[in-house]
Amino acid sequence: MEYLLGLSWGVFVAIFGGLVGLNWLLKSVNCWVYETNLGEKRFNLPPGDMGWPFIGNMWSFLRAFKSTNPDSFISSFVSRFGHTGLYKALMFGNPSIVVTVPEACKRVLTDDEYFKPGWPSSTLKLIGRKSFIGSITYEEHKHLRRLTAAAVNGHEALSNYASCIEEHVKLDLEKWAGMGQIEFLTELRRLTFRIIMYIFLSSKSGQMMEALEREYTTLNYGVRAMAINLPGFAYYKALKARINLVAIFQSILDERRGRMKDGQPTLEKDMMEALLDVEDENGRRLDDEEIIDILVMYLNAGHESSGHVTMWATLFLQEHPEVFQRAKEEQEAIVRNRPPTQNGLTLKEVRQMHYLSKVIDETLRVVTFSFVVFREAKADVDISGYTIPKGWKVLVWFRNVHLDPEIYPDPKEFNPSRWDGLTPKAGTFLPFGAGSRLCPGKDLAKLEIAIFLHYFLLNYKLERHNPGCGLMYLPHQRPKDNCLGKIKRVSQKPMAATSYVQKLGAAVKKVAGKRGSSWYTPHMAAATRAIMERVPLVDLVVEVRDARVPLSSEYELLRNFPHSSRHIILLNKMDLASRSELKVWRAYFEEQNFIPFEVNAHNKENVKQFLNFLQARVRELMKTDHANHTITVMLAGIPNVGKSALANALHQIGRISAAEKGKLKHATVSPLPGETKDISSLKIGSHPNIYVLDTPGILPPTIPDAEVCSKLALTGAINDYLIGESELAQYFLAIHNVSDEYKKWGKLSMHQSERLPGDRMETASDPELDKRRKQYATDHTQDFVVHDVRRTLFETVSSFPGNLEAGKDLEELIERQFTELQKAFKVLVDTDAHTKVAAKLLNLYRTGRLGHYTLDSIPRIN
Ligand code: HEM
Repeated sequence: MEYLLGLSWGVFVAIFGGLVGLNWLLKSVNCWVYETNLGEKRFNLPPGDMGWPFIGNMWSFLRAFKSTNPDSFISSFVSRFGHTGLYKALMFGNPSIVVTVPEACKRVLTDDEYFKPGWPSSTLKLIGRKSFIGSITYEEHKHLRRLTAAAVNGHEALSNYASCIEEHVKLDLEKWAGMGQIEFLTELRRLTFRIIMYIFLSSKSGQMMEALEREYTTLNYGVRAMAINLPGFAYYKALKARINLVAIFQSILDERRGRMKDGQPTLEKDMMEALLDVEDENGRRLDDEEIIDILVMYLNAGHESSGHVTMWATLFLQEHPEVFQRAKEEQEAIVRNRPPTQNGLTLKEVRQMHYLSKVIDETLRVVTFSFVVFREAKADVDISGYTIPKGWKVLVWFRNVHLDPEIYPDPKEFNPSRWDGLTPKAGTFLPFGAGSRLCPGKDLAKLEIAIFLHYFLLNYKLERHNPGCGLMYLPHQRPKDNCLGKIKRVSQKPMAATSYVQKLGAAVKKVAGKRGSSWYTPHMAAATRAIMERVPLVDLVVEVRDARVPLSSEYELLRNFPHSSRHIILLNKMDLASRSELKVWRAYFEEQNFIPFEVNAHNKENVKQFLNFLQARVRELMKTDHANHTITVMLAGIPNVGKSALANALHQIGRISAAEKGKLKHATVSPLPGETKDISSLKIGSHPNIYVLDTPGILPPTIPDAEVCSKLALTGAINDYLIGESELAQYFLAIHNVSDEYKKWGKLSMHQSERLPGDRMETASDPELDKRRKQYATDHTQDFVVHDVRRTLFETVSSFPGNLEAGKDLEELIERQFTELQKAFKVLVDTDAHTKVAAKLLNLYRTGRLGHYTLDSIPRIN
């Protein structure tokens, strides 16, 4: 028995010894293969281990990065060979030096004489050989970089993009809040991709965006996967995705080149156009492959990393309540200190986000999304006493620098306060690289992240559903590693008390049921038929909606027509809606594949812009249809959205002869809904002749949703007398009291004379004003009356002790406001006083003198 045990032990030792010996032999042979032709230099190589033939160190690298401890890859070098900071290895099929300490990293990144890009050939095949990481010369890189980086850098460029970023962020957060569980990273990538597409290709087509985004997702899995070009593998799929991307960019390029050849004006001023225009000193222009590779690279770099870092910053904030609270307070202070007339964030405010900037830097450090960059030695070069031989790759391992406990104590702890008063030493903080290849999009990326976090902190929270996933802050590699969770709105969106909505909704429904008193008059039934017959015959349909209720004012008759480039959504009365929300709605409609435009039909400049826009669409139409006939544009919509006013304005401004203007009659404009009874035609352009058809406003016979009824009534689509002015005014006050609009009038209360346009300074001894006050005491349109009304509203709301979310308290406040407003409007106390106050108040609201309100919210999906 003992003999048998001894024998099997001996066999085990022999096998084990054999394996160790074989391992040593294979590694030695591998080292010998790469080092033998270095001659004497090989004795000065850094220490390290080149792994087995062909495989090199890739096995341990991939194993570490698929485990929960990716840093075990570098720490195994440190434990075996000491803290030398440079290690030899065989990575991605090339003999390489891995550089892990600040001094050496900085030297490699900034020394262009000795180092050039050295990315693995598998990555180059995906990103493109003519991209910045490809085979272009040093001079070409410098030239193209100067040309392209300006578009994403500097104060002017960033100010231009800030509002675009803001509108996308607001729209998406609101949308996600209604979506239940989402793949957070997927959504963030879509968001950052849409932003970079606007900047680089001014693209607005939702379908094209989706197609490109899909291909980029596949491309990215391939960049991070093993380069196995066999069906079913991520790298194989990524190569296919690149072919598709190139085909899409090529078709855009062909179209633009075609347009240039025909001498047509440029429609876009974006990166593609800049690349098409550029000429070097010898008059050489970029060829298609160069332009496409630059775009493939920029669009990829410009959304992938920002999406990931935004995700991690949000997760860190959510997981560290004290950091969340401090960051939120900073954002609240920024909003509080904002001038009342300002809508949305400014770059100046973003620069004041000192704490948030530390949150972002700390996220960039802990996550180090670009954990390594690749260079190649152009000649033998000595660093820290070691030689890097010519032709060897250099892997600049940022991750190790950022997680070095000697530079950042407790390096894996997320602690934004570590940045208090800390200016990192050269080479110790490299999230965006350094030297001539420093990330050109770093300011844009930080701006995107800051704007996202600003709105997230103020209004939302993230509830994670798979908290264990991606615990080691690794770049996301597979779809199943996505962060799943729910975005929840925590702040109240201004909402009028439901009791008022219900009351008004019931009133609207009651009149809807009564024959003869309903808004659905017999002429509407006839007009509906006439309109439906004409829709297929006209060239363009402009669906006019009320910008204050972009959804509630939908024209139901068009709902079932497919979305097309012939269907324009025109948000009229833009001057009455919340300015910041207009942009969000525009983005929303674009995302739904509509063509949106905003206008104020009473503003000549606005109407001119809209006419130019219409004419551009007509030109497009004539090109694709080869149409050469008279163009007809139908204006359709619910009552009182301003179709007739717009038709007249277009006719007045349109380039047609004075004689024609004289001959044509105008559409009848009225502040009351339902005045237009027939379809009439007005000429708005010549060469080609363009006519608009003004159509009667149509509402469906019944409107089942009480809230929609109330909003339509308040904005004037339904006659006030059908509902009751008092009820409508109460509803307006309910909306006003829970909004922020009244806060703008705080200064009036303190007599600090925030003057309205045309207001006179109100002082105790202004005889002129006293005279006007006496003469026009009851004219509510006078500036001094509006002034008093605003002050009354501010004082009543701000001094009210109750809870405005409680229906009873809100009703009490509204009653009190009616009494106070009676004084402000100088309405005598009589039986009609309530109705008189209501009528005046509604008039001021509808002329935009009591603030700007958008009553609809972006719809929640599901
Ligand atoms: C948090 C987000 C981002 C991170 C962490 C990041 C990181 C980096 C790093 C480390 C490099 C240096 C690569 C090297 O040295 O070889 C780089 C280069 C680059 N980045 Fe970014 N980046 C981000 C966002 C962006 C954005 C938004 C854009 C586009 C607008 C962009 C475009 C580029 C380009 C074109 C290069 C190549 C520069 C060259 O070779 O000259 N990046 N990025």
